Amino acid sequence: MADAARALSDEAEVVPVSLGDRSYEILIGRGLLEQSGARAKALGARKVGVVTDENVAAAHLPRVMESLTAAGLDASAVVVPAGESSKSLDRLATVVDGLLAARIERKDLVLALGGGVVGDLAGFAASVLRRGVRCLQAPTSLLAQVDSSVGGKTGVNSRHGKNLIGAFHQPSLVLADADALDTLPEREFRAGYAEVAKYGLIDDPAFFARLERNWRQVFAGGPERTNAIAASCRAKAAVVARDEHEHGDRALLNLGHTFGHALEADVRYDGARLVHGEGVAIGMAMAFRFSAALGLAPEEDAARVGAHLATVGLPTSPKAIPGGVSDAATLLGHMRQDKKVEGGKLTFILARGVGKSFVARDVDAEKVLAFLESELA
Ligand SMILES: NC(=O)c1ccc[n+]([C@@H]2O[C@H](COP(=O)([O-])OP(=O)(O)OC[C@H]3O[C@@H](n4cnc5c(N)ncnc54)[C@H](O)[C@@H]3O)[C@@H](O)[C@H]2O)c1
Ligand SMILES: O=C(O)C(=O)C[C@@H](O)[C@H](O)[C@H](O)COP(=O)(O)O
Ligand SMILES: [Zn+2]
Repeated sequence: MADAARALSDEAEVVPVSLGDRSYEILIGRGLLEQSGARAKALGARKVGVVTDENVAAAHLPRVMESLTAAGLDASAVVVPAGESSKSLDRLATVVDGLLAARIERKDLVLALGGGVVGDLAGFAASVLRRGVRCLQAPTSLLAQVDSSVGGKTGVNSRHGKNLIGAFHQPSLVLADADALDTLPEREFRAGYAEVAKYGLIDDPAFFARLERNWRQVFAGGPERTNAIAASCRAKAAVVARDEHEHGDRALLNLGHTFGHALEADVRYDGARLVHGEGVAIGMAMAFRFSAALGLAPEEDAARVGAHLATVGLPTSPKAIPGGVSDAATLLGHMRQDKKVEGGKLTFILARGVGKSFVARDVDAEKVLAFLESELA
């Protein structure tokens, strides 16, 4: 890191993501968006193309643009509609067109300012723009700060399923500004919390127990929230460092997602009915109930997971989705498009208990169908 950038980091917590010549840092702290100009300049950019959504633009774009111009950078912005429907090929084309119109060059930067939708969309745009431009992720939702801004998965949805079109494109820097969360709606904070709890459920039972004790402080803000964000980033960085392209272990980060993505596809990405984090909460509760039904996990652990998610106000059953969902066979059909499918066989992240998740390949589709039927009855 250059000296000027290092001086700026003094106040921020720094989590390294070790990926050889694609290594980068996640900075977590207050006032980081005001430093985006100096940070982008330290990365050697001359122009910065900001991609954001309408809600985040209203709350945070002015201070980012000011910071970029104050640093002497040529800054432009592409603003997309808020919500999951912006993760589409049509919207990707608009974003790429806007970045090209601004003449963002190969050594410049795309700055993704927003939640996971903007991060995935802008990251993918950066990966294809002039065959690859660097991306600075500035996550503004809890979910994006603890998960989507880290690890390089980028992409958009298809009518065939969630995130089916995309690329791995690691960011050059992640700026997780704690101040940004002050304007995040409560429902979205809660949804992001599901991905925080996920790290405990995967392999860190002490972290999950701490969340059970201290979740109110995480929601309230302050050191316990910063601790939860940093712990989540460290957990994700460790998995990504050992399996960047999901040949093995990284699939653990998909806990709850085989069910959750099927539910999101089933409601056609209608965020009024279900947002990603809520789908993950339902999916994780289902993964534990499925594990218990298969005799892998104790029933008490499945109940404990559901109880904690419900305590913070997250949904834990597909029956909680407003308007209901399709039948078991249709949901199974969505799952057959999951990216973890191998040779037509379903892969799930199952668990032997809290903090004891594992990748289960070749899961019997008949057992999944029977489980889904019981969940919808
Ligand atoms: N790439 C990955 O590794 C990864 C990981 C997890 C999730 N995801 C993806 O992330 C997406 C979900 O991300 P999300 O939950 O952040 O959703 P989102 O990007 O839609 O943001 C949620 C809502 O909050 C608003 N918002 C965001 N930050 C705000 C702020 N600071 N102030 C006011 N409003 C704000 C947004 O405008 C939006 O309406 C999904 O598409 C999911 O597939 C990707
Ligand atoms: O980073 C990962 O790997 C994850 O699985 C994190 C998930 O929370 C995230 O939702 C991711 O986008 C899902 O990946 P996908 O490969 O199933 O689309
Ligand atoms: Zn997720």
